[in-house]
Amino acid sequence: MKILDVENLTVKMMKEAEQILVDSVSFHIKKGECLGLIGASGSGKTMTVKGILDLLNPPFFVESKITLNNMSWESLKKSEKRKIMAKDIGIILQNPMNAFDPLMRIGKQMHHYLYPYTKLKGEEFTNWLISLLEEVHISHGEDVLKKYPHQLSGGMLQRVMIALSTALSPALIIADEPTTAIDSQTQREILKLLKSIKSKNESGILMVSHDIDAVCSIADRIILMDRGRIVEQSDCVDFLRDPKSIQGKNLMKCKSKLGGEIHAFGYTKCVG
Ligand SMILES: Nc1ncnc2c1ncn2[C@@H]1O[C@H](COP(=O)(O)OP(=O)(O)OP(=O)(O)O)[C@@H](O)[C@H]1O
Repeated sequence: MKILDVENLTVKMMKEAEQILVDSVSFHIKKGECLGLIGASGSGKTMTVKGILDLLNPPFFVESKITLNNMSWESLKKSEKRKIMAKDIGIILQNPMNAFDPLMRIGKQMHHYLYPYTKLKGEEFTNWLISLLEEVHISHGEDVLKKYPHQLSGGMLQRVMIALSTALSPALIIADEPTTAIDSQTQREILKLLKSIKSKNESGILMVSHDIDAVCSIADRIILMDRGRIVEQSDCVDFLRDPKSIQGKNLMKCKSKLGGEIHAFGYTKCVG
């Protein structure tokens, strides 16, 4: 069953002249499947995600036919989309430090996002929050709930964000560069965590990244974007073994030149 079906997504910028930033992009994600969206800086990954989520305002204009969990997305009003997004789409962002309110304790922020969607009250609700933190391998959850964001490391905050965005078992999880802003040891732990969520959950995952190794450690398929277009859609294993597009071949060449690892800077410097 398809969780997300995107047909001909086009994002235009109308200023003095019309500029096409994303050009007729089509893809789908099935239940329990992870799709990796990769490409050099400026290739249109973020615009694709923002276009899907209806987060763009003039001078940007979006045309598309999107079906989310069997619902026709374009027929909904922005306010209806916001409600669905809060419950059915979990979003994990690149820089967890910017995603939290610095002046509010973690527990209060979790309460703010999750309380409207559960019948749990008082101690039961707090125990649920602690169990969510345990699932992302935060064992001293009670203390973490009392802390402010700056009192936690980037990796811990990323785990809290993963706990928040997966708490309501969303149909779709969008992870936008989820391991970019953290050290390599924590990166591995976060990827392991996402992998376990993928196998446990029925959610579809869209993982956006420059890092082909990180993507292919969880994704089943990848799409490679270049200048607003999809230039290759492939099974991860096939892509790593034998990319078909020029951009895919360059990316893999770049990977071997950079000693097997491609991250944001290296990829963009080499390919972009
Ligand atoms: N606010 C903006 N105003 C004008 N053009 C923009 C804006 N944001 C993005 N663009 C342009 O849209 C195109 C796609 O950008 P996008 O941010 O989607 O790339 P990306 O692949 O996500 O890059 P990165 O990996 O660096 O985040 C680029 O040509 C970019 O310059």
